[in-house]
Amino acid sequence: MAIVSLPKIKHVRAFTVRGGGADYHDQGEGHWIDNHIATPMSRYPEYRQSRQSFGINVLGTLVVEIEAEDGTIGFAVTTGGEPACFIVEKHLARFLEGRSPTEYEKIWDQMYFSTQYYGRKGLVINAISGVDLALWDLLGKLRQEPVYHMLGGAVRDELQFYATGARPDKAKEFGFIGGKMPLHHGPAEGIEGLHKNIAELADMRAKCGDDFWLMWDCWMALDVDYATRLAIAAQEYGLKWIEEAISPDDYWGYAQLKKNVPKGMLVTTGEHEATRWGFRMLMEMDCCDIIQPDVGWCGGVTELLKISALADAHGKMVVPHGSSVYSYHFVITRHNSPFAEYLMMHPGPTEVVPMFHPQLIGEPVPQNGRLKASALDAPGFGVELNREIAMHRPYTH
Ligand SMILES: C[C@H](O)[C@H](O)[C@@H](O)[C@@H](O)C(=O)O
Ligand SMILES: [Mg+2]
Repeated sequence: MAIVSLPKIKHVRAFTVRGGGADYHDQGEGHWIDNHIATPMSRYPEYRQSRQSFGINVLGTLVVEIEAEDGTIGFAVTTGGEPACFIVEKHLARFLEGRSPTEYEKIWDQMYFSTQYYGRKGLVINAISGVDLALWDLLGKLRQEPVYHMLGGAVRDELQFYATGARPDKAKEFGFIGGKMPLHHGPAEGIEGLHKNIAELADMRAKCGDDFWLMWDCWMALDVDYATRLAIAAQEYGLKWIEEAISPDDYWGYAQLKKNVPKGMLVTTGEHEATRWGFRMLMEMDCCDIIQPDVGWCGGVTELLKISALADAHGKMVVPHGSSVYSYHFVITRHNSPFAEYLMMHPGPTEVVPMFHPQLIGEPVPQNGRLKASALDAPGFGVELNREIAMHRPYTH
């Protein structure tokens, strides 16, 4: 029987798109995700009410399209916008065009080490992730297989999700296994702000009952002392984990915070970390209990396979940040990823809407906080790009 040889890659194209989707902070007025959420910029009163005021949505979405010689197109979306388009078109495309899409290891290696002198984390790794995810989508479409089949198949029948948003009480109603709230007040608001945080937690604990998971997402806003005092005060309300409390660069601070928090409370981080080397640092310095790579920001699926195996060896759970279908196809195949995050993108949030709405046609939405593995049974990541949305290709090559 002849070996199947897939058509080679013909074109790589990069586009920008605005309005929600992969750059999910790019929302309209009055959305919970932009309402007085504590950040490292909260020390400046003018930037305290809105994260958009300091530019959290300045990049917008990067769409990567990879077209094979037979016309099949794989695509992916992530955060990156116009500068990421430049990196894809002017730098990364040369490592794909004319190659087989099966060479994703060599392609990843060349994308990473050719940009190492100006990349390694952040925007460049977002761009590499976008290309890698589009490559896996193309492979699945050419092989007529869902990505999760190519990653080893489902290790459980369904995915279960916790929900991120300002209304854990609604998340409980919708059947999610927990609710992660944005932290609203940081150190700049002093002890009054800390008491307001605790009052919000106490209110949600009263509404959600004793057993529902409640977590805080602190979006890099705190210092070790404030995070420690907050965690201790939150213990009586059963806070399950304190997430991304301090700067992603402060590995030493995370190691200290993990020692300081009350026994039984988990420390989590990783959504702004990248590559196997960054996560090796988090694990070897014992910074956290759960790592939370974003599949569109950490290096893509090819890199997440390495990160996840390293975490497994360290006995750490891997619960990817958001990432929509890119997370679902990964999590369903990993024993050390027992649940996934669902970012609630309705403005309330008082409804469950697709996470990357409106960019992905066919994007699966959890029912009762769960998704059957069979919901992922379509080629590639199982979604199509919503081409009704205005796309702009700022650069060519
Ligand atoms: C809710 C948080 O402030 C972020 O907006 C969120 O996207 C991220 O930190 C998360 O873990 O979902
Ligand atoms: Mg987070």
